[in-house]
Amino acid sequence: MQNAICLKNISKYVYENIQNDNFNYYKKMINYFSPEKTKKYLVKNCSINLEKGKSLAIIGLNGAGKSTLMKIISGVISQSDGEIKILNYTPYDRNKFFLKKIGVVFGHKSSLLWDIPLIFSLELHKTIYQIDDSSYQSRLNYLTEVLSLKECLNKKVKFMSLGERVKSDLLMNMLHNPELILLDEPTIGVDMESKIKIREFINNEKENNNCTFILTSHDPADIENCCDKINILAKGEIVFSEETEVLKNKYNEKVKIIVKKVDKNYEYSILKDTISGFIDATFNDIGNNLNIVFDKKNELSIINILIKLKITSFEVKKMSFEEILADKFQIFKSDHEERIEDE
Ligand SMILES: Nc1ncnc2c1ncn2[C@@H]1O[C@H](COP(=O)(O)OP(=O)(O)OP(=O)(O)O)[C@@H](O)[C@H]1O
Repeated sequence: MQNAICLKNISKYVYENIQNDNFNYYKKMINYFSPEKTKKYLVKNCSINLEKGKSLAIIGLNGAGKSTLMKIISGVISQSDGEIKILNYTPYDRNKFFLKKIGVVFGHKSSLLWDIPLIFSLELHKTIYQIDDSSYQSRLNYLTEVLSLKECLNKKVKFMSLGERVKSDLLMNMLHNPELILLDEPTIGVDMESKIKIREFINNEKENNNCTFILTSHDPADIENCCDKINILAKGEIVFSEETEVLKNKYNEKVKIIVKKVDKNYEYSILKDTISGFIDATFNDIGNNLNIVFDKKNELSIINILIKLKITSFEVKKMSFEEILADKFQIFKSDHEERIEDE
């Protein structure tokens, strides 16, 4: 199958002025006129391949570089290093045929005309993208129906709720029937019913229109319900890449035990040391709980350890998708901290 997205070792860096409070007056003066610079990577060595008709989630903590990567893919900014082909085009060339094939929605930034009713923004979009009357009308009918936006067509954008505005942005960017849609936090501020609608819509477009989606989201349900593949970005680097189903299946083999730290006199680090002495498990202290994640096959052994150590206040749980992702983040965070300590 043909790839819609090909990124090979993409990096983006900027040079930032070094601010050093320890500089003396003379050095500060020199630094003011001829500042020392340091190279800062926003995105580093990212390689992504995605087939047409598939959806990819790019997730990561705040500041990980997700939006920067989206901007490179959509051609808003250029990469500093590496090769990129999106639908066989170089995005930063901003070729008009390429631009007609993509739709971009930044959940936190609207491209609608603020002071006038939505329908005028849509008509302007129709003109810019040279959509013929009949395709425009049928697409508009379909999109307003699936996104429940009929009543908003004549509403001024400034009077819309956040959710209505995000859905309207999505509607406008889908009008020209793009082959690739980039969604940067498309469900931000959207109510539960609309979130489900947006997810259904994405799946429908994938299935029936062979649309390719890349989305960033902090909502695990978006990823679980409509992304075929997950890339985790940390400090600009892709630290994990996996098919969603494969990840879920791997974690079906995992169990979580939540130990409630009710005994104030007990040193819970003893428990950690005892378990990690011979079982591969990850530990996460959250408030008064100690979460332990491990392979199902070790469940009995761990319960035996708990009983031997006279710890009785615990519960055994299957992991939700949100917890699976949180666990992955935890692993990469500890790896990263270890790496920094080693350096
Ligand atoms: N033009 C720029 N110059 C300098 N630093 C920048 C520039 N653009 C982004 N950054 C920095 O690069 C890092 C990544 O930013 P980016 O917006 O891509 O993160 P993000 O993963 O989308 O975060 P969030 O989840 O908070 O939206 C941040 O630390 C940001 O401050």
